[in-house]
Amino acid sequence: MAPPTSAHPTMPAAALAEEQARLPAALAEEQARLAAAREALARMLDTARLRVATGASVAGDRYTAETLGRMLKSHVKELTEEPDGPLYFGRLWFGASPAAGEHRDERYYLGRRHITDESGQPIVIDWRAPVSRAFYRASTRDPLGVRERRRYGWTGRHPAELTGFEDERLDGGTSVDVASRLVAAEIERPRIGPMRDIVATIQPEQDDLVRADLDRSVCVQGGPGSGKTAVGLHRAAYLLYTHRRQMKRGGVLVVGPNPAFLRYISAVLPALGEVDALQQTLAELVGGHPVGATDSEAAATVKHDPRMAGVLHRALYQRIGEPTGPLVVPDGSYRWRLPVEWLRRIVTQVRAEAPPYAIGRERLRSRVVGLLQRRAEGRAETPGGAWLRRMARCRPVTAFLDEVWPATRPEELLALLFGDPTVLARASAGVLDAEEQAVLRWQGRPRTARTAAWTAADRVLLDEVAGLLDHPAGHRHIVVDEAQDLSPMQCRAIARRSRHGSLTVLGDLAQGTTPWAASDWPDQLAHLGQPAATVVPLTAGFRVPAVVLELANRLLPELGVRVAPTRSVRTDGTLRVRAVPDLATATTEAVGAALGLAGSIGVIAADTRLPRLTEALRSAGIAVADPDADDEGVRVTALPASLAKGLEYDHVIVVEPAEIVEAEPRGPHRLYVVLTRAVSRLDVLHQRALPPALRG
Ligand SMILES: Nc1ncnc2c1ncn2[C@@H]1O[C@H](COP(=O)(O)OP(=O)(O)OP(=O)(O)O)[C@@H](O)[C@H]1O
Repeated sequence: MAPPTSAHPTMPAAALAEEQARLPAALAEEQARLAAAREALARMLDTARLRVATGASVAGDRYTAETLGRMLKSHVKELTEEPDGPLYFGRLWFGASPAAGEHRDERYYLGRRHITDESGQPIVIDWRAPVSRAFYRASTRDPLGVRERRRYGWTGRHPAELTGFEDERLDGGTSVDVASRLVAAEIERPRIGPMRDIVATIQPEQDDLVRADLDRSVCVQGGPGSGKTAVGLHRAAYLLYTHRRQMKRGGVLVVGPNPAFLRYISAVLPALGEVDALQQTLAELVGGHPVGATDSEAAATVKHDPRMAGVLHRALYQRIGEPTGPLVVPDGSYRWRLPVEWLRRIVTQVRAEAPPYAIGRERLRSRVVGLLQRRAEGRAETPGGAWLRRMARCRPVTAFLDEVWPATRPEELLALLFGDPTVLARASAGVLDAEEQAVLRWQGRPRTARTAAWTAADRVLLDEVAGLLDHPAGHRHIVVDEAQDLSPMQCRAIARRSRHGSLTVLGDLAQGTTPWAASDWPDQLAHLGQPAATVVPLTAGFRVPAVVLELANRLLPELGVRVAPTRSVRTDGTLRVRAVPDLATATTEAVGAALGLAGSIGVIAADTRLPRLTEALRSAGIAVADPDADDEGVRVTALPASLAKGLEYDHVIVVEPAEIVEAEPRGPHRLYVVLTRAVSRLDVLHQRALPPALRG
């Protein structure tokens, strides 16, 4: 183990000398501790493996055996993933003040999960345990009973070795908190591969969000690189740990903007020991048919408008008819007769109860059967279960339901709405004007529910109708990333799935790039079904260096949203803006130079330019990863501007900003996203004039 780094950066000389003298002893202690922790983990692993081997035979039935087997296997997998990784990142040493409470004079090592010794005594405590909170929250101003906080540095190699530690004395009575070098190094560490967790360096304002109550919905408005995604994922891990039992039903769902983003974040939750959280794009969430057609801009705009919810609701409920005559049901030698007024009354009752449509139909069926039963009882008969079931399924009752409350599928309803102008006009009267109705109508060849090719927006509408027919299965908690980009109708798809749950909504109004992007949070939160969620701003930027952020922030005034500019916590990093004679050549040279430094490299250009650049790079012999493929180990990724959201690279090369702005109506927002992907270095290459805000 390398010698520990010195302690307090501002320590007076005498104290420093004393500290240096203490180091060898502290070092030996740390080494012994690490060895014990490794041994304990190895033992836990052996026990878990043994359980996998015997689990199936000791479990009573096949289902239990399978569940147990799966659980144990995932436990083994979790443990195996880190036997020689950094086992802990910090230590809390409580003092003797009353604030220390039951932890008086105790020392706790904090890591990604619990490690216990043979007798079950904790050696490492999970970062999510209540006592760990003080690690993130304690300060010299409010030490929370903590005497000293220690942070460990580890090598990135396997087995990970301790490279040093850093102590902060918190109960010294001074009121200055000194920035930690280890925290700064962690934040500035080059990025390679997928996103990683931040358990060692969660900041107090992030911790507040991570540990918010399960039932509290929060919305995080945070600038680029302020840690929104990190906070959302750590909150998911925290909730799964703290409310294990409640989370069993429905669990946690993380919704992200596209598959490339989900791949990028996919390793974080498993690294935190959580393998069961579902991670989906919105398209996967609404599921259903493959997208087989594209909407015009005008049609997409209407289809994503919240008024469509009312139109679909009306279209569906306009299918319900008035009973027009009595219902006669033959039953052996009898014919039961239900008068039309009775039928009208039960239809009105069920409508007023407003159940989901498909449930309403079944409820009406059982009310009809109830009336038939009354009739039978009037004849001194006591009908049994078999009779009731027969009545419920008999042809006249079903025919009555088909006429008055017809069964329907989402595809049928939408085909009816888009295919039949009269149905559309009736459902949207007073809501959509003639022009809006016209863009919704299918043109050309008649289509049916079977032959229709559905668009991406149609799938959201089909999901809305499915939600009117019956409630979808919900989740206990949903983390929604890039939430500013969701249309009201997409928001409703999420709201439907969290009717009995809570949300963590993450987004940045300045990064809204869809035609329906939100311009304020209250409306968006109302569409998401959580109008009372609190909006919490995060304004410290952990990704983008100050020089780079300063350039990107110049675009803010023209983005038409009111958000606070992000302030970078990073003073490192470089920015180079260069006019070049040939973009492909300059890009190849810039990538060549970047390959000489550590970390990942992202080349970002307007979608239409990118293929040419990729080709130029490949013909220069540079391996280039495709964001849609799993090209692990390839350092250079060519990324269309439209896919850059949420991702980050150590070195970013942005090619021809003017083209990125011109490529779409919300081009300036897109450029803002693109310029804020760099962790350490940003090169901006341009042949044409830069957009005005970036000049000068
Ligand atoms: N407390 C922290 N300590 C260390 N690194 C952090 C911390 N918070 C965030 N980061 C890092 O900063 C980077 C940006 O975080 P993240 O992607 O969560 O930000 P974001 O707000 O979602 O950004 P964007 O809006 O641009 O997608 C990540 O590499 C993340 O690991």
